[in-house]
Amino acid sequence: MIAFEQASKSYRVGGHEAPALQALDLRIEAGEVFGIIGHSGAGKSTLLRLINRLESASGGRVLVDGTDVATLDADGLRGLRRRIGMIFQHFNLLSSKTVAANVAFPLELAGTPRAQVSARVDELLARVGLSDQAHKYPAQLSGGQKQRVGIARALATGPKILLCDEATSALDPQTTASVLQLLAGINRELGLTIVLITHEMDVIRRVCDRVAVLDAGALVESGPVTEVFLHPRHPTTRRFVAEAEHLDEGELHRDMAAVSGRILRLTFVGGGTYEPLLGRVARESGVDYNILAGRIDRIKDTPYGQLTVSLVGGDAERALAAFAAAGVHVEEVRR
Ligand SMILES: Nc1ncnc2c1ncn2[C@@H]1O[C@H](COP(=O)(O)OP(=O)(O)OP(=O)(O)O)[C@@H](O)[C@H]1O
Repeated sequence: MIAFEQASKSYRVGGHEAPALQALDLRIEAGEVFGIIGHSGAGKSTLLRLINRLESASGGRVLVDGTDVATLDADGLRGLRRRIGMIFQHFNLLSSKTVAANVAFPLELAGTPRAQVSARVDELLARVGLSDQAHKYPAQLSGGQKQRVGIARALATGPKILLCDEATSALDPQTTASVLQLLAGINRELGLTIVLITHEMDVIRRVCDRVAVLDAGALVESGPVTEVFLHPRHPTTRRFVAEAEHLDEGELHRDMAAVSGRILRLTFVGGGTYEPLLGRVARESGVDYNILAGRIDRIKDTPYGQLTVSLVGGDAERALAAFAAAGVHVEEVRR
């Protein structure tokens, strides 16, 4: 478990303290995939680097499994960093070493007996799907393959926590999807806690269980991804979601102005997403409906649907009650 207790950070710049993170409280539970989203400069990297004490908190405390990381001596810090792997946007591989030697490096630093190193490297390369690339150099690999080497290297010492610093930001969408799938499998099969930072809501949607939104050094919203993604409250969160949904708010408002009736945003989560509810409600309540916008997708493993519809005629109250009774979240956009 990772806990931030009123943890803050400021950097000394040009003789004065520039705040990067305001005092914040946050708990990340063991075994979850936790996402931190924010724009450039919001403080994401700073927050991540407080966990393995690459940065030290200026105020408050950061606890990893109950230990305040500020109290660790050099030995304790080495132990902490062995339990926390990290991967980076630009991979940070050693260009003069082969794939196998990159993965072996942290094992050698940790004093692993030579005889065990090569078996462990083979096992790690198999896990990330690179068994046949062991003797290549980083320059001979694609971005996705480089990140897989980064992941194998981060897992070498058997950490319990994996920190991902914009790990997919330099990758194309298809490669991003496959690296995120790999991370999800590592979380599921090895039970690792994963903390990832990103500026893309889509990354959060695909792999995270919970999310925290940072804005100018402040924690402005956090919760389960199903909650934050489907019902964002803070304007910054709303913008991230609209971006991920490729939603043009201006266009939607023009469409809304062109139709009559009440306008609702219906959110279906879980199995109900696939039920033929709209037709049944329309028949029973006598309303006509018009779909203005909609999407059916998944948040990690949970299917969801979100539809913006206008209702005309019939018994609208009865329709609203029927949606609610079916477990659909109803938000009235226009009465
Ligand atoms: N070593 C440093 N010295 C001085 N200021 C820093 C340092 N590192 C970060 N900052 C400042 O702290 C603030 C937060 O930076 P941070 O890198 O944590 O944000 P971020 O959300 O990770 O941004 P990005 O996505 O661009 O990496 C920024 O204003 C940044 O300029």
